[in-house]
Amino acid sequence: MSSTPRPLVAGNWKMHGLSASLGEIEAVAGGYDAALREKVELAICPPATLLERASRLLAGAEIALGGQDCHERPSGAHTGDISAEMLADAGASYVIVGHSERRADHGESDALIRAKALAGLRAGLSPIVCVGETRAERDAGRASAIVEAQLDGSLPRRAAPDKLVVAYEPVWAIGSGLTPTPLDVAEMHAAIRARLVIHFGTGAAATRILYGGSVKAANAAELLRVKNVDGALVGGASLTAKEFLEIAEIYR
Ligand SMILES: O=C(CO)COP(=O)(O)O
Repeated sequence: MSSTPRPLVAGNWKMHGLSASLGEIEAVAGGYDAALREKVELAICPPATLLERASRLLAGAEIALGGQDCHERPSGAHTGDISAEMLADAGASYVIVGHSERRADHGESDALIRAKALAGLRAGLSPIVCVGETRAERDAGRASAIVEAQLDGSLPRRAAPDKLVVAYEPVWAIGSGLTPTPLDVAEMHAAIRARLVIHFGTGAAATRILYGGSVKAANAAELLRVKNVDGALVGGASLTAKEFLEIAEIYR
């Protein structure tokens, strides 16, 4: 029997954050007391330039760090890229792969995302594999088919399900202030769980499925209390400690 893991609230800072932002990370640590730690895991994915300093700041705070992308190879002639091993070396334990901004801006394919997820696992990181449909795909009634195809193409075929995290992020909800209804979220997360069961069997209960897209303190309870929602991947609202902690507080 697999035990249900703590929910995970992860902050994706995207291309935001300079040295001064490390104060926000310290403030998150300050509000993350033992009682809250028992109920919810927190992770922050700052720009790679801040990882090492964040990791020193957080020593002992039990807040995880993550990278926002990685190259699929451990090292080599790949100017400008960062390997999963380098992220781990800088203090990360998670890596986001397949974010829709990378799928769109960098033309990342499902196959490449699978290779990156495998790279994360190779380096001892937990990959957070992102999937989600566009507005047009949802309007055409294809949301679950699109997400299932993304899962089939980008999930590693063999992985310990508890090392994997999936983030359902409808593209049209990202940074827009728009969110799906709790019913839509329930439907998509159930479809994702069913797909995970096909891939990993009953162990798939140990894979956390995060919801992402315009999560903020004001809507967190409504979106995150839905069945099969095991936490959140938070963009804009993760940039300030107060708002990020308020989201986590729903689990207290
Ligand atoms: O893309 C996201 C997290 O990865 C969501 O971003 P927002 O929370 O800013 O909508």
